[in-house]
Amino acid sequence: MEKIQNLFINGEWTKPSSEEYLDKYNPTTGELYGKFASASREDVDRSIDSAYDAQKKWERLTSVERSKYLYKLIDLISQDREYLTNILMDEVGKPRVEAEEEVDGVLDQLQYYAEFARKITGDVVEGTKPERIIYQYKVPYGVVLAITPWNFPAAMVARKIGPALISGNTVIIKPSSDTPFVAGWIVEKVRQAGFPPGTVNLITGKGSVIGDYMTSHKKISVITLTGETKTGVQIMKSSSSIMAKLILELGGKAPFIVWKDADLELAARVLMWAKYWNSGQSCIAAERLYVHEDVYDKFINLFIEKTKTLRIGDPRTNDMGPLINSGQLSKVSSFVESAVSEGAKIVFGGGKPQLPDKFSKGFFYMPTILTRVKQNMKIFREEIFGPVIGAMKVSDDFDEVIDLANDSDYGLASYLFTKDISLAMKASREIKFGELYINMPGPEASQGYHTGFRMSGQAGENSKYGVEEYVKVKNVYIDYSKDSTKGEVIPPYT
Ligand SMILES: NC(=O)C1=CN([C@@H]2O[C@H](COP(=O)(O)OP(=O)(O)OC[C@H]3O[C@@H](n4cnc5c(N)ncnc54)[C@H](OP(=O)(O)O)[C@@H]3O)[C@@H](O)[C@H]2O)C=CC1
Ligand SMILES: O=C(O)[C@H](O)CO
Repeated sequence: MEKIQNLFINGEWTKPSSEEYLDKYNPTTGELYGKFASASREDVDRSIDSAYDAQKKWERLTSVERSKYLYKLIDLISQDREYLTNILMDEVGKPRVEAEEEVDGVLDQLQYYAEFARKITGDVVEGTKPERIIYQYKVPYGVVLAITPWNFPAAMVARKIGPALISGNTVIIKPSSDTPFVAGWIVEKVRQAGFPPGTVNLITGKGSVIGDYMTSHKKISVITLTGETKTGVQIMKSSSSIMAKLILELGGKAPFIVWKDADLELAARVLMWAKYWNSGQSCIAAERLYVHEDVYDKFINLFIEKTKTLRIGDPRTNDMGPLINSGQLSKVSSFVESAVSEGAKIVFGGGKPQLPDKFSKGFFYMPTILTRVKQNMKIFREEIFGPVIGAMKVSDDFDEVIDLANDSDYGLASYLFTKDISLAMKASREIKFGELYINMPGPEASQGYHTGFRMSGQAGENSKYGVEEYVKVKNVYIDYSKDSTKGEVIPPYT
């Protein structure tokens, strides 16, 4: 039975004014999965007006009252988590284990933010005279536009609505057109949780069509995006007319460094996660492999042997599913072709896997490992976002390795495997990435600040810093003396 999903505006599911719908295909089978509303500018206006009107009342609730809605939402998602797990497997092609992990992540993040009730505090500082004082409050911005990606479509919704709502903002969610149904399911749980109408709205439709209109709308105060760097750049341009606060979590190009003293078994196991988690479609995926010359051959062979054990196919019963769409499949494939044309060598994978006929239209790509990769090759410069990694042998010069790691337009996550504490501390200081994982896998924790250097974005998400991104510090100066200007000459007001 084909799914049909409408817009969610002012507390109700509603048809798009254009009555137009877009198609969503199942990445595992390539078959039509459902149709979802293509919002018009009129629909966008209605959703933003609704959020704007609702925000005034939402802000006036106490944070404890707001948190109760989040706790109710957590309960409703928990009770029906198997359904969300299934949509994640269907819409994204995520293997079951990863889909369940993402549901855990949704619940953990919503819980983490609900617990901020009564904990977003300000300061009181002394005034310019004994009987003057300055109160510094943290107040919500207003209406938040949350633009979410397809790779973690449920977790990214939670990561944005959680801090926005607990701090008194209202939200319009614009999910990826590759995963509209995951977002829609969460919004239905928001409705069932009884959030006041307009607190959370859902607008679906192509970002390339309605994106600029939404991100330049006068009533939007904050725009939070997880997506491609070029989308972030476009949003910076379109939102400049409204000077919206931007929270941009963009592309990554994580270096994965294996030093000569590394625990190679551990490093190889972590690389299996860092490269093939979500078929490599993660902003913190390992994208550049740097291995010390002394252990290079041994580690590459160890990683190839582990990669051979990956079961690829139906996400319900395998370790790795398909890529999200045909565009991503050709993009990933082109990275391998360009690397080979520049002199790299495929030592494993490098094409579509042999699968039963029913998956022949699925967007599958083999886990692929290349050697003889050079720093200036496209495969080391641009975000692949697939189960492909190039490897480069590095010398015993750790400074050079740090320079190679930092030589990237991106600066989100990075990985280092060494037993040498002085090298680890040196990397902690000199690696210019928002995250450095030492002798361990990711992903980022709800209490960790997920942020990046350079073209990986600005501001950040999660942790107490992530909550602070949704509030503005307001300063109130009070003079409580009987005559605040007694005996005081204040030019030119004498
Ligand atoms: N760092 C990360 O976590 C992520 C990085 N990426 C990178 O982006 C590449 C493409 O993935 P994709 O999902 O298409 O990323 P996009 O950046 O295109 O999409 C992310 C979100 O932005 C929306 N969007 C697109 N264009 C605009 C616009 N002009 N104004 C407002 N919103 C817009 C999309 O809507 P719509 O789907 O309707 O276009 C989607 O909701 C990947 O190959 C990967 O390299 C992708 C996802 C996450
Ligand atoms: O956006 C992503 O890919 C997530 O932050 C990875 O955990």
